[in-house]
Amino acid sequence: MTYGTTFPLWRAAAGEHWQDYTRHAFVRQLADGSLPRESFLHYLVQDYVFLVHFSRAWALAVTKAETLDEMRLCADTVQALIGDETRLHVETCAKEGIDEATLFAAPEAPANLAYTRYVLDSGHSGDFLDLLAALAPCVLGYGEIGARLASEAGETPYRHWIDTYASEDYQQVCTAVGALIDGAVARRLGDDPQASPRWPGVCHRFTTATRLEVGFWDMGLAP
Ligand SMILES: Cc1ncc(C[n+]2csc(CCO)c2C)c(N)n1
Repeated sequence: MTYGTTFPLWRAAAGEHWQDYTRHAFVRQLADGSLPRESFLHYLVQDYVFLVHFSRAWALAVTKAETLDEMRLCADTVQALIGDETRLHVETCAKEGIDEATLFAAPEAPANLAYTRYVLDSGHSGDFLDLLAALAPCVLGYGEIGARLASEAGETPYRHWIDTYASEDYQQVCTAVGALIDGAVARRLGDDPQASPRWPGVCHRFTTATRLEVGFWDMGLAP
């Protein structure tokens, strides 16, 4: 999966952290079905809270955008996040007797706090591109993981999770976000973005968010 031209460059800049994230033990156990239910539910409750703050970050991106097309895609993402995206979480947790009010009020794990507030700070202290660099590992990493697991995974109770991110719909979201990033880079860093003095900074944000994804999986494995 390349999702445009910028993402492969950022992914390469993240080095081994990208493998640590996308080939984490949590991901392997989702694929082979050995992930303890308790870990999955712990992850899912935290991920619900994560998505609430991610919606806030995409809403911040609407205010940081410089074109109507940028605004539209970010506004659509906010809508998708607070509309459909949390359904997997709400429905799975409801079957386990956890209602949505409990999800919303769940105390945040430190790894969750660190990640979401880092992303929000990237938008507050930086510009639209800084914010996108911090948002990208989450959106595109799950696209890459979903697409890979769809073909690799064996018999697993987590098939629904895999199918969600492997789906045509979600892969299209990743393609659209990849194009948004490419357009934002061209607009702000010019024709030779890797020569821009800002390039190392945006790569650093992408890498930091990738490391925080690793921390999020670690948190899931230690309920
Ligand atoms: C820890 C964590 N990282 C990434 C995702 C995936 N994700 C987050 S927001 C979004 C929609 C578009 O922004 C998607 C697919 C997740 N759920 N939890």
